[in-house]
Amino acid sequence: MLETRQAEAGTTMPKLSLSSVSSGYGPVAIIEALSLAIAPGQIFALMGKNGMGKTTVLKTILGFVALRSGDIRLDGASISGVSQASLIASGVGYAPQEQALFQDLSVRDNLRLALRSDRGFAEAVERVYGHFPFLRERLSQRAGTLSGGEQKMLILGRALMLRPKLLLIDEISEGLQPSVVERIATALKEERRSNGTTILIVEQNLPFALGIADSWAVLKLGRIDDAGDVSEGTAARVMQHLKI
Ligand SMILES: Nc1ncnc2c1ncn2[C@@H]1O[C@H](COP(=O)(O)OP(=O)(O)OP(=O)(O)O)[C@@H](O)[C@H]1O
Repeated sequence: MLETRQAEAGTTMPKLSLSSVSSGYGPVAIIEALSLAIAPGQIFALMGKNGMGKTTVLKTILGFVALRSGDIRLDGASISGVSQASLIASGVGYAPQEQALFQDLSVRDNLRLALRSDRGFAEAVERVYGHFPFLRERLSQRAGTLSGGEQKMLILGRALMLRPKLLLIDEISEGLQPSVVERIATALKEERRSNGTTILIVEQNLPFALGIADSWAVLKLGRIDDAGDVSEGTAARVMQHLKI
């Protein structure tokens, strides 16, 4: 029915849509009646000051934070209450901001954890080397001994192991030097080009976010404060929202 209506209207079904989503922690409401839609193959930047609820949006999509009301849909089907294992099987990848790696495990073991078994490891990791060739030489190194930038590339590499169709990325550029940010931007654009990946990035780095995104929104106290398609005036407009 939904597909029929959309076909009639000549629109594409969003890859991911949030409708009036509310969530929070214990008695505290963080996200309030948030709605957004991301088209297939689109890169969407969710921005906002610290503590505005950006990470909570990602965690709510993934079911780590319970949905209180509203609906979240992947390819038009509700994913409210769906397990993380099912989401991964449906092609959802996640690059978290914090505690993403097992510091005492090797690079190889951290990458291997993206898969259920060793089967497919060689093929999956080859794709990751395509983006981040240095990992090939570092497989036996402990993840905790990689530099900050290398760890971020490992986090993203792991999220790409299963060739996700929807990738959620939380502040990947935080604290990184421009050359590493550039490598990550190139990897994301290439992944979208070759795999049609839809990407939702949570970011505070405007040049990086707006350099790769098609659309954007600014989150303020759990609500969308402003949004649009990326154009020439976007950076100045978003900057106004991020001023302290
Ligand atoms: N586990 C938790 N329990 C209680 N409150 C939390 C929890 N995690 C986050 N919060 C609160 O929820 C609010 C939104 O946090 P969130 O991490 O989503 O914001 P953010 O926009 O991603 O911020 P940042 O840019 O600093 O990462 C903050 O006030 C934070 O203190």
